[in-house]
Amino acid sequence: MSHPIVQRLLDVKFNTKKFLELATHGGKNFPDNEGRKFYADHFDLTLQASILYVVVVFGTKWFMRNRQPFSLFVPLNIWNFILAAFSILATIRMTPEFFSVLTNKGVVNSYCYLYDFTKGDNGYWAWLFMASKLFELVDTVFLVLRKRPLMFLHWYHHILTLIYAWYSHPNSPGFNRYGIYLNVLVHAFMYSYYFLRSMKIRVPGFVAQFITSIQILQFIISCSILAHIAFLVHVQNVPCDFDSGVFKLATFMDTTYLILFLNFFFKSYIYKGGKAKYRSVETKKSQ
Ligand SMILES: CC(C)(COP(=O)(O)OP(=O)(O)OC[C@H]1O[C@@H](n2cnc3c(N)ncnc32)[C@H](O)[C@@H]1OP(=O)(O)O)[C@@H](O)C(=O)NCCC(=O)NCCSC(=O)CC(=O)O
Repeated sequence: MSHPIVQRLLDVKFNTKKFLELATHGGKNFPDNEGRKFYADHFDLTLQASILYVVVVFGTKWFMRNRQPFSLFVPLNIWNFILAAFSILATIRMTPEFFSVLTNKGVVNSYCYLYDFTKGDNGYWAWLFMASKLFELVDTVFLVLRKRPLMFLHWYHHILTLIYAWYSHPNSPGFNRYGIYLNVLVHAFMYSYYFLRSMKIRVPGFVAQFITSIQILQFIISCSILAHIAFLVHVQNVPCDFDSGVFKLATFMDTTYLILFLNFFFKSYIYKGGKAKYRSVETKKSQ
């Protein structure tokens, strides 16, 4: 008899029919409760996928150590194009809800209360966003097969975001409106940049710097919101839509991302004049 935790990790279940039904449902009368239940029922899959991901990524990195990198020009471009298009579309579809809540309910209420964030068209796109976090793990497989540098920031971010996404959605707090909307917006820029890079199009160094800056800004906003919610809930006793487990994980996640991205910014653009790959584009252009 194996340990109950080992048994839980080996018991892989995925309701493909339900997944496809929800993923292709569209926003009209999107079944919010079924959508939340899907992630609650499949939480273990995030842990199982994360373990498999670590084994596959580091196994492939080791396997590739004495081999030539794959080019993967066509599949990587298709991949980045799909993720860029998805992020742009999701931003467009989620913009009306975000700004209507912001203007009609006010800034503080927009992160304190969920309102209809997980319902209708917005709910459908929020649900797809959570699903996309599982597929984004594929990014790293491309990195290791192409023998690009694999940063701790990258694989830590991909694992923790997936776990947070599927853990939080069944009890979605009001502040997920910001986490999700800001992230699709930032990813619209980020995957468009990755698409241009994988198309071997030269992108000026300041574009990468701009994207890292908006990534950092998104984590500063998230951390500030979480700090204010802690004050509202614990000091002023305001009944925000809020789950303590989700709140703790969000605080841990956003704080660590902020630290890692500040470190990335410093190493890429400031320390010793920044990484050569960002400098070279600008230098070549100015010559
Ligand atoms: C400007 C950035 C967006 C990307 O910076 P870099 O391009 O320098 O990243 P890097 O040093 O890891 O280099 C990775 C190399 O692989 C290429 N590449 C192409 N497609 C890719 C893809 N889908 N995912 C990851 N890398 C990809 C890049 O163009 C680059 O090639 P080349 O060297 O030829 O240019 C930066 O701000 C950033 O996020 N860096 C952290 C690395 C990372 O993995 N980020 C994504 C997950 S974090 C995230 O998503 C945060 C968030 O939620 O907002």
